[in-house]
Amino acid sequence: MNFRDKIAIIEGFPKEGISFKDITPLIGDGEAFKTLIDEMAAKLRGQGVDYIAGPEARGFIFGVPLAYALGVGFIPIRKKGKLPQETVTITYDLEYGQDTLEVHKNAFPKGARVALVDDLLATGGTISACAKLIELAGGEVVSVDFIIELTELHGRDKLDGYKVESLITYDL
Ligand SMILES: O=P(O)(O)OC[C@H]1O[C@H](OP(=O)(O)OP(=O)(O)O)[C@H](O)[C@@H]1O
Ligand SMILES: Nc1ncnc2[nH]cnc12
Repeated sequence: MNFRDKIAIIEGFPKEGISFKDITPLIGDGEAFKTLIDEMAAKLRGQGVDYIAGPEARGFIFGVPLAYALGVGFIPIRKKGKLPQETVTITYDLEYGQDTLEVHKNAFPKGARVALVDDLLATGGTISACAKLIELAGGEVVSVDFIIELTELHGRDKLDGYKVESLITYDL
């Protein structure tokens, strides 16, 4: 299936100069969404994945059905102040300013094999912070999967040493 046709490109959103890759047509198409999740699950099956983890909000959209398809747990990585139990926290740089992500300290047993999932790799700031969080909490990041990668932003450079895959690439 050609998933690229299901991504809408909105120029100038949320601000001038950004070419926004909108996944809502993809997830709004039941057949395409199911095929995508089934294909991602097939790639991860047999890799000894214990958990899927992903950052809010769009990482949840793909991470939860993927975890369900694999029959493993889902670990939410959330913005500061949203998780009710003791957390591990990381603050990372954005294009302008900083952001903080958290995961529950007790989300998984030490040594768990965790696959990270998000919709899109841009600068790599979000997902490299997620990888560090999982490791700070005692997990092993076994793969990092995206639907979309914006190659000219070189987010992969921040993921050196990890197994990184994306289904659809754009320059920017
Ligand atoms: O590689 P990066 O430069 O870090 O950018 C990628 C991140 O940006 C988007 O999330 P956003 O922060 O817009 O939050 P949302 O999912 O809640 O819309 C996207 O879903 C990724 O998580
Ligand atoms: N160009 C883009 N489109 C959609 N989500 C994004 N997150 C960061 N950059 C993005």
